[in-house]
Amino acid sequence: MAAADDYDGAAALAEFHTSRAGVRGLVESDITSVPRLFLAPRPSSPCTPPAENEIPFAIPTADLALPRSATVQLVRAAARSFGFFHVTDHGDVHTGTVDSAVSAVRAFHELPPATRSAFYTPACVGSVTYSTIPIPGPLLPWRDTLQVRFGPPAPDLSHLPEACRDALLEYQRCMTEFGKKIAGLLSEALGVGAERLERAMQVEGWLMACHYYPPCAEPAQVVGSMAHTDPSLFTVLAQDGVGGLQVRLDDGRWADVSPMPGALLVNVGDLLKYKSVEHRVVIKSSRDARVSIALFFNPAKREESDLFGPLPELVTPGNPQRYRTFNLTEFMDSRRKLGHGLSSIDRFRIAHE
Ligand SMILES: O=C(O)CCC(=O)C(=O)O
Ligand SMILES: [Fe+2]
Repeated sequence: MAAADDYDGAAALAEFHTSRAGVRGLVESDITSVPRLFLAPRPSSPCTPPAENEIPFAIPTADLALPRSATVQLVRAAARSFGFFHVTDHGDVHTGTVDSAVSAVRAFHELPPATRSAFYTPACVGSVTYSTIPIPGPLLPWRDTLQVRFGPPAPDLSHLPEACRDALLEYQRCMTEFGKKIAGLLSEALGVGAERLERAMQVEGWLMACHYYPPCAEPAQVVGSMAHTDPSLFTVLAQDGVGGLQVRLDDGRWADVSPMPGALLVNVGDLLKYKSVEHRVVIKSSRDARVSIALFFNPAKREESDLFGPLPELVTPGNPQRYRTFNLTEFMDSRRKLGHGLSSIDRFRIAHE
């Protein structure tokens, strides 16, 4: 056997976590090549690295300053066709609040290793974790994440690193209002009245994933975020100007979602009756680290007995139920078994002739 086959992935992973410095730590240590733990298998992996078939693409934009009916129409079209849209002129979420949160996340991830390693955990347990979260493969993404669970139960926010605590709490506060606004628009666009979705969701974003994608000298070798859909109602994403997010189009090609200064990006998750679209992040830069903050808005009820299905008023003979009802445990089990792509939700699809 060749020496390469003696490779012990579990030992390499344990050693990586022991450093408690994340991928950023590798870059700081001036590695000369990408460690095997991060090398994406090819060619058919769900984490396929960047290919030639990526195309630039204009994500639809919903301008909140337009008359309400025009915005609702834009949101309806965007949510149905792409499942992703930019939101501009979002009034009470000041661009400064978003920029401060993104800068604070960068500041945390760029703290000296000895300071940030105090927060590092190999697994995401508890309400505040800093980790390089493995993805199926087993593989590590070229990404470190500070993850905050906003409950319930309410987290102990004293665990939030001081470098980003105030900025993230202010961001979360503004995003609660923004999330209600988006829920109102999506709800009205479904034709069920502006309050319907807000009543069914936890209005505060539930999970905040503050990602840091270090630069990589061999970007085509690594995965930033694997191809996936989000297990949320919807997700709000703030990103800096580096770029790397891509969505999968109906024809299978990957399209770049170029950052739009001052805009927030909304994407529909698996639990909403629109189009949940696969997306991924590729590493674009060998020089600049990319920062993004994904805030997941989830359903309010998450017990075994809480079933997800279409709103009853939307099911008609001409618009039959397309997915059977399921509870959150079934759904998360499906994601664990079938991966984080579309097949995990397709499993609940009802066959109609
Ligand atoms: O970093 C990004 O742009 C996307 C992250 C993402 O898709 C996620 O956290 O679900
Ligand atoms: Fe996502």
